[in-house]
Amino acid sequence: MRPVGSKYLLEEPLGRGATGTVWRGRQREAAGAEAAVTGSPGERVAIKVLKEELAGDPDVVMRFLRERSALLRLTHENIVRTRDLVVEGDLLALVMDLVEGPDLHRYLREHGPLTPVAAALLTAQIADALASSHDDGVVHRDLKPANVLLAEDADGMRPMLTDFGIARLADSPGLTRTHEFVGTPAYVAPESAEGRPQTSAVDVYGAGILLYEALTGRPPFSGGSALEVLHRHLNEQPRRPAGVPEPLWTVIEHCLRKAPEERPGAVTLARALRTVAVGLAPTASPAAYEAALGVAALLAPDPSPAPVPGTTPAAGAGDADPTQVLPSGGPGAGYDPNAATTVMPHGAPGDGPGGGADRTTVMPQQPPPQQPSGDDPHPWQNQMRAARERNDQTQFQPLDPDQDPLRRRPARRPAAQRPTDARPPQHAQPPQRYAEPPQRYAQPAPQQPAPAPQHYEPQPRSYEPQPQRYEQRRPERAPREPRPPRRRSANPMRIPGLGCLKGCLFMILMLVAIVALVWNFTPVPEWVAEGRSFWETMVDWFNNVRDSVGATTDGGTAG
Ligand SMILES: Nc1ncnc2c1ncn2[C@@H]1O[C@H](COP(=O)(O)OP(=O)(O)OP(=O)(O)O)[C@@H](O)[C@H]1O
Repeated sequence: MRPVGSKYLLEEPLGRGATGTVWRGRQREAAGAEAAVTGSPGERVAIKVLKEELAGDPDVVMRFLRERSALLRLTHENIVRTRDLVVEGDLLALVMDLVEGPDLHRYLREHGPLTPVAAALLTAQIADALASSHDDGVVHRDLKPANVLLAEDADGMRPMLTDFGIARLADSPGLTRTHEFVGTPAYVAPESAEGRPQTSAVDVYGAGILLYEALTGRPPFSGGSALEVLHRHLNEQPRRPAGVPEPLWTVIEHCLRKAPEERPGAVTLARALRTVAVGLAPTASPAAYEAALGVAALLAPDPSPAPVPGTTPAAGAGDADPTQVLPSGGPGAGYDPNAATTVMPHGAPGDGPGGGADRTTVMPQQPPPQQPSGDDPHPWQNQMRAARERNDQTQFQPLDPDQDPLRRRPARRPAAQRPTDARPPQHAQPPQRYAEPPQRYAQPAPQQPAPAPQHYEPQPRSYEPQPQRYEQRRPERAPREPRPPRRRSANPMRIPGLGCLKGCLFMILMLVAIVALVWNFTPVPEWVAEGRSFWETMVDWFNNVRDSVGATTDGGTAG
């Protein structure tokens, strides 16, 4: 176990993404008042340790510290709570609530698409989370199924949005100076792809893609290369797949509008999705069904989307240098639309002078970041010092390198090995959640005056309860015995170079012993006394040997 700050321990890796590695961890001691959750010793947490290149970037560190309060403030039942931010030397880490359960990407891969009602209700909760964060001025910018964790609670599976602020931290001037950008092409909004100003509408676009994927198992735009995917986001209208009910398609179509100002806000989206879910339920009244069909009327464009600071025209029309999403390879380069957030090269048109600096994100209520000038220390240095002082009680225990989790390369663990909750699976029957059996979509809603138009085919769904997944519970890990203190040299004074000196003395002793043996048991002293050269001595010696052998051989033949 490796300490992180003075309060946390890393135990084992849960998975690795483009921006860092998430570890299962444990609270060592209660955190200070600066943490959002003080916690208690032994409490389990998840810790995202940001990649070295992010942690080593002064602008990321500055933003990390500056946005600390915004990130710690985000609390919602559908947002994974950030409990604390840790800065320790070159290590930056976010301490989060540990969510036991798969992420949506893995869930869809393993169990297939959700039913329409389940998909609508799940996306409605994501929209609730977005509405809350947009209200706080925080835009996620990397919404995708891999960032939705499915927590199990008494009501079933609860989607929880994670990785808030990470895209924003990673979108750093420092990183863009080194030609990198963090984003995920399959989920990127057209305005982000084009480097236009961004608002909370990018998250609504992401929610539309997520809903599409929840219903069909794949995102609407894919291709052989990142460039192709981005091109399709910009120029192609998505097609309605078979099996997607008309009201849900109406919602998706509004979310995926190319023009961000035509998209609904997150609050509106959540309301519309719930209307659709009620209307599509098998017990729906005709009025509810009609309301679902008329959902377009609910999807009014968001009049005041939350801006993404640093990408808005207010940041300076000419010098705003917003996020660029550009392909890492040319057309034809291999591209996995479901891959984790991709780090992509930067340097597109618009990457003009000063662009990098302008990319620094500033919360509206906060002063703009100061750029380092001349001999002045970079503004992050003072903040780093303060943060280090906060963590300076950290004590490093001597650790066997093989045991150091930071040295081992973590790998995503297969689902079967992940510890799960002991409770029986609840997700099969959540209250108005994802438990709709597939067949209910095969029939029109009851009490309808006339059979409802069959706008979609019943689709075989694999969203069946699968209790065995949650029964394979790994036994609780017993806390490790404290390691016995390492045995040190008898000499408590550690004299530098002493080990080397010992080696030299040993070698000298060995040489002396060899010389003594040679002197006493070989004719070397005679040769020295006769004053003959080494070469003559060797030739004589070989002649003698040859003569002796020859004499022995001749004697044997004569005999
Ligand atoms: N709070 C958490 N509790 C439990 N598991 C988590 C938590 N946060 C993330 N994970 C798991 O850790 C793994 C890695 O998470 P991470 O966010 O780094 O992945 P990612 O979304 O693919 O990364 P990125 O967005 O940086 O590409 C995921 O499999 C996720 O399920």
